[in-house]
Amino acid sequence: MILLVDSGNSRLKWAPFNAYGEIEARVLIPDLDRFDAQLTAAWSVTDIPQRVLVSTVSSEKVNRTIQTVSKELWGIDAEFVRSTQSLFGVTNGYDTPEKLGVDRWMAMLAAWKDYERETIVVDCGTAVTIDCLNGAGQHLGGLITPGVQMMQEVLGKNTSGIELSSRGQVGQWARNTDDAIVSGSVQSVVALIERVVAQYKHELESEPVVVITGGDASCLLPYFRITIRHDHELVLKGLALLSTGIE
Ligand SMILES: Nc1ncnc2c1ncn2[C@@H]1O[C@H](COP(=O)(O)OP(=O)(O)OP(=O)(O)O)[C@@H](O)[C@H]1O
Ligand SMILES: CC(C)(CO)[C@@H](O)C(=O)NCCC(=O)O
Ligand SMILES: [K+]
Repeated sequence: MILLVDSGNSRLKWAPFNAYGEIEARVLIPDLDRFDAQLTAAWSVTDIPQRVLVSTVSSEKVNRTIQTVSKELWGIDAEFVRSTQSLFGVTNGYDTPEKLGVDRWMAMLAAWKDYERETIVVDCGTAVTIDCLNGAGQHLGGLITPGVQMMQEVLGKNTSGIELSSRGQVGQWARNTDDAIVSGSVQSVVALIERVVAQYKHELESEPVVVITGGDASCLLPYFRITIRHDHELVLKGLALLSTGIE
């Protein structure tokens, strides 16, 4: 078994991967004061892996703990994957390919494997990223913007008149603060995605597959006017692909 690990900015997900069967992810929210104990407890109950394959956009501290726990529990050096120039038919569009977030790279590799055609890959996590692939697997580039929760937090932090709550509902014409904040942040992300899709169609004169992943995907889905596919585990799927080593 290979342990696949997706370490994001707010959550850590992992899944045992055998060549057969679905990817079933487990999640924890790192508590930095006791992350070592937390991860040790969580990983103690998984089967012993042969390899630990990690996609991380987390802090050095988190990465070091992942390495330490893997070593202590199983005597295994965790392998931290990196963004590269090209892999599995996808060409990285960044000027400096290794600077592209490896979570974005994993998600694109997984999406290309699934569709092998014009695709827009959206990851709605702590940050939102939108990456475009043309029909030849060339990454055209992408966008980064704050995630829904981060937008709300920034509003709370930088204004005197806004108290955050978790009660807001999305609506077109919000008539109270809670609803206005949630409506603004959710619709900002949805509208941006729809704009990128519209621009893509216009410039490439083709209809891309649009696939969305990440912690906020489910709560955004109801608000799209375009067809959009939901894939819960695109980053882990990219790692699974990489673990096969077959290009
Ligand atoms: N149970 C949950 N715990 C925390 N956040 C959740 C949960 N369910 C949904 N979310 C939402 O998920 C978002 C975080 O997404 P995700 O877990 O994909 O982020 P992440 O792991 O930090 O990824 P990345 O750093 O790659 O963006 C938050 O904006 C939050 O609103
Ligand atoms: C943009 C995030 C935070 C999304 O998780 C991550 O992919 C990252 O840290 N990327 C590095 C910067 C870049 O992709 O240009
Ligand atoms: K940062």
